[in-house]
Amino acid sequence: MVSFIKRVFTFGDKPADRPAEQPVEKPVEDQSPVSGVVAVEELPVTPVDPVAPAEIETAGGPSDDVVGDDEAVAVLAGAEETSDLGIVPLSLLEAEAAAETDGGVSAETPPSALPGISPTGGEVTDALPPVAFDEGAEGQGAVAPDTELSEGHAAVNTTVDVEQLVSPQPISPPVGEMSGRTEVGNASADSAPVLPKGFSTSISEPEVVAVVPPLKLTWFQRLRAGLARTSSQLTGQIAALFTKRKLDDETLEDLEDLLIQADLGVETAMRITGSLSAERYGKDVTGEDVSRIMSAEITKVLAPVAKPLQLDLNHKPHVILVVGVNGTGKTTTIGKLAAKLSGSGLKVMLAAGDTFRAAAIEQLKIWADRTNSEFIGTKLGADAAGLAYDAYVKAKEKKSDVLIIDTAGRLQNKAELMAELEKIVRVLNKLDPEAPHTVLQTLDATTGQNAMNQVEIFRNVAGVSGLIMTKLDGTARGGILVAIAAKHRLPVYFIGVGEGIDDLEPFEAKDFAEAIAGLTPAPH
Ligand SMILES: Nc1nc2c(ncn2[C@@H]2O[C@H](COP(=O)(O)OP(=O)(O)OP(=O)(O)O)[C@@H](O)[C@H]2O)c(=O)[nH]1
Repeated sequence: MVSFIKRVFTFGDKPADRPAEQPVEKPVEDQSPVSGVVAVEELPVTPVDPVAPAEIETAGGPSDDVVGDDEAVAVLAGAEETSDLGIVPLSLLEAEAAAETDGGVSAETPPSALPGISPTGGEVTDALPPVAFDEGAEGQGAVAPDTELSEGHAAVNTTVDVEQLVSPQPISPPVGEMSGRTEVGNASADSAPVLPKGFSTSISEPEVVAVVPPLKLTWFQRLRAGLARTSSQLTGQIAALFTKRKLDDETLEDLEDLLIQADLGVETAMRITGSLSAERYGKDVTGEDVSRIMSAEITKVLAPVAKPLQLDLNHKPHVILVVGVNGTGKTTTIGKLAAKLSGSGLKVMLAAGDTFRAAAIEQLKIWADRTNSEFIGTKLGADAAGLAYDAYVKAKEKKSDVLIIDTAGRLQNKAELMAELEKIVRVLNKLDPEAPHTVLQTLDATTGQNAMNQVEIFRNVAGVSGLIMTKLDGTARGGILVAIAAKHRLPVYFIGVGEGIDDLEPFEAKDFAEAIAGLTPAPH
């Protein structure tokens, strides 16, 4: 197990080192809810009730039918439509994917096939004690999922009944899709009536639409697609700047401005112009020259912060506190992390410490179900530190390996937020002097410079020990990660490039730098 954890959270291997994934379309029933998910909308959801109050489902570890993850082609769904904005056309990526597949290049090894993992089966354990959702909520006016508490936890008496909050409708894929064909129209040729002369009918032959199985893209292809807006904007402007111009002071200044506008930060911009000047001052320069130097300099800035998330499994549980501003992707990221951890055989518990919003509690419960993690929640408006305490005790009792605690994010209520987070940390500290062992902050790449300020604030409040940047897909502001790395020098563990369960990858400095610079990576 430890060797796998090293693999997952040390991530020494590069995606290209992984064994080939066969482009075989799997039958729908083989897709496990944990690893088979490409994107929520695409999932042929098994109609399970995701909400079973007062009951914890034990992390069962990887089930036998856990298969290699289908890479999220959905990330690229809009690529061709927006190719005029410079996004890498899907067709190009498909061609690359096909070429790699032909060449036998890699995809991920199914967790269950990895050395050191022993699936623990799917036992169901005892019911949750009252700290879980209040069973007496019926008829008390359960809160709508989007209900938010006003400042000061005014709605303390309100009880959340998750069952009432969530009533997911099982989504069955059209039969035609399951069999690889979609039939459009109801009438078949056989059932069309034979009309007398002089009449016509609008009933048409069923139109048969072939469903092309999604191509699998490598991680780098997905990363490049995600960062396409950032890189194409930047490289387009750079190419325009260096058309038939020798490198002089004025061009260097213009380039520096460009790089700063791309959120890369002054320090990195100066590194790039300095290096370019040393190499090519007075000579002709092409956009490719700049991209190459830019990639090398960005890699130098990012390499020291591209670190694996270290789990100290001497602590049971290893406590990960997740902080960040509202909507930066805390809950989604927790779900993605839980999928990786529980998929590798670790016992994971998720605690809904964002007690401000009913929807946040509900969302985390769904992620817990999807990832075979245990879940602990409390009433809307309850004390988040109290929940953290109960969660730790419960995780200890259940022998969970990892406890991940979600928190509320309210920048505008800074004082209240500070007090709440500090209290959570204090309470955990009493239970284990080293807890929380990891304080993760999620940052939304689309917010650009704002993300920089958020690190400043949360670092002081909660002692952030590492970062995860989300929403790098489709933003033109991916450069902010470089500026944050240069300024804060905090480890960046993972990056998020989509809403799907698999859209979280370990942060690799060189890959990221090459993607931003619009370079095609050398074969690994
Ligand atoms: N495109 C994209 N969307 C993401 C990513 N990560 C999260 N999201 C989406 O961002 C939105 C907010 O994510 P949440 O996980 O609810 O964020 P949160 O920080 O928990 O928000 P609060 O519960 O309001 O504090 C959701 O719609 C997510 O699906 C990502 O990497 N890419």
